Amino acid sequence: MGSSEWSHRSDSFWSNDNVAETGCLSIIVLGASGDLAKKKTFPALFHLYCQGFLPPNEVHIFGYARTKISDDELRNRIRGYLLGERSSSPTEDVSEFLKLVKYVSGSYDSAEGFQLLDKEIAMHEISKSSQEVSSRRLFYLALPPSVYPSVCRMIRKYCMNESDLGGWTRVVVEKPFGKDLDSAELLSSQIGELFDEPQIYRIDHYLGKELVQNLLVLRFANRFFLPLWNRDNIDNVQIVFREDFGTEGRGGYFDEYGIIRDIIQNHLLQVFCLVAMEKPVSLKPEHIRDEKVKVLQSVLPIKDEEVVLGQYEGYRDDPTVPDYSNTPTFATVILRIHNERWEGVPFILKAGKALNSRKAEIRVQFKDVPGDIFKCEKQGRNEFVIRLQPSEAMYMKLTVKQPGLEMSTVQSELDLSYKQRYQGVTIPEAYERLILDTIRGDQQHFVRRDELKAAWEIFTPLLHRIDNGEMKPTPYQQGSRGPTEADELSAKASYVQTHGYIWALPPYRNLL
Ligand SMILES: NC(=O)C1=CN([C@@H]2O[C@H](COP(=O)(O)OP(=O)(O)OC[C@H]3O[C@@H](n4cnc5c(N)ncnc54)[C@H](OP(=O)(O)O)[C@@H]3O)[C@@H](O)[C@H]2O)C=CC1
Ligand SMILES: O=C1O[C@H](COP(=O)(O)O)[C@@H](O)[C@H](O)[C@H]1O
Repeated sequence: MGSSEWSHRSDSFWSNDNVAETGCLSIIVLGASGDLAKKKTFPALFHLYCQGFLPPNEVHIFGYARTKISDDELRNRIRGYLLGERSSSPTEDVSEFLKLVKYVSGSYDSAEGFQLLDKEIAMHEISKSSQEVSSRRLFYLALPPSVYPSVCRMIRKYCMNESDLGGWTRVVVEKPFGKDLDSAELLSSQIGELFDEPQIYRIDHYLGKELVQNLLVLRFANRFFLPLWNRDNIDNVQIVFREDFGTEGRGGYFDEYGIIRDIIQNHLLQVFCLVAMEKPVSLKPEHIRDEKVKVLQSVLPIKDEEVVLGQYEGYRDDPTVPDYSNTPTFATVILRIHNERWEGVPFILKAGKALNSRKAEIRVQFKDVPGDIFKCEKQGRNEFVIRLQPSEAMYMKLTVKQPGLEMSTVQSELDLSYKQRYQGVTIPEAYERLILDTIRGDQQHFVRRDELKAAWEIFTPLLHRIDNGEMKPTPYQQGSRGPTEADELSAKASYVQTHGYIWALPPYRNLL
């Protein structure tokens, strides 16, 4: 039986009470001249188009930015990024998709540009239907957060969907949403005065990753995890992000934010929520987000001695980075949850740039077996590892009898490697999934305002101490594991590294 025959996708599982909508859909990418737009937003739209989610008789895509370029110049800028690694789409699809893309140039704070944009959108809406139908307008802010308030004001004033026949206006905002608790709250209230919460989609692309989306299913649809997922059995949890390249052309942006704001406060904390939260009442977005808020509010203040900061050597050579920069490019931070399930279990959040590998994973390490009769603790503990990227996988490290005549033990694994198990299945890009959710009106995988506030509450005191120079990063070599103090901190938090065992993709999986 093929895996598709086993799959079960009930309506109640996925539905969010929204009915399929029709009518004109205008997707407006603000900041269309930028890095995110060309690398992520337009390619995601292209893949949605290829899969039939953006029917050409309903959809038009507008790029908007200050740069003065023509429609064709924008198309030429993005063309090369559309196919990416997924070469299965024919090149005719690229040309057909690009015909849907138009460009409007204007500033982010003047009426003129937005009035012109509104006119173009309205013309498209009229051209796509002979009669008045509902209109849907999705504004994607691929822009620095400093311009969000003025852009939102302009959209509110000049570009709202005005059809009496239904439809909607939604805005998608990128991270980093604020720099600390106060600035995030200010930004939230500025945007909150203009749009209702159901219209605002705070995107965190880690929530669109396949194995992050799998966390709820894994935890709450599998009987054997339920009794184990607590302080009685789990010793520590690591949530790790590593990149094997530095800030590369984004030094100016990065130096203002640093690794905690860039990765930990959002991407890793979202993963943390899904690993640690209680079971939601249902899969309704509000039920899930209620549980995420609760677990965030149960996090204890971070202790200085449970933080290690690092900065890679050569980071300050970037001309856009100040010579005296105190910005961490690496951090390990231990979070502790004050509740019945997790009291005493350290959650080790680690992120770094310019390290020795690129990967993101969750590592749940179990306690030692009490009264061990095999004397096998030294070989390593049970671990459940969820590899988010690259090569999505889940594996469970466990002790087995060494095959052969002797009674000895060895570390092995139960392994679910996606490329092997789901051959021929294309895993969608995170942005593709999330943009589709915004069109469908599903906020489950987006960050709610109170969730964001709770997230900033956790990190703001630490961030202020770093900003004030009270805590300094330790230099580390590019291509290393980061500062040695980070491994020492993990060991102090009772993480036991398994020496001499490395999970590998077995050779028969030459598909990889
Ligand atoms: N790039 C990435 O990989 C990721 C980015 N993000 C977030 O997405 C958003 C956009 O990122 P990215 O595309 O890299 O940013 P860019 O620096 O490329 O900026 C996007 C566009 O915004 C305009 N712009 C840039 N700086 C300013 C400014 N100071 N004032 C007004 N307009 C400005 C420029 O367009 P023009 O001058 O033509 O108007 C630029 O092309 C940011 O919030 C970022 O944090 C999130 C995840 C990953
Ligand atoms: O948001 C960001 O994410 C990327 C890493 O994303 P990934 O999907 O490739 O893991 C990171 O490089 C960037 O600094 C950060 O802003």
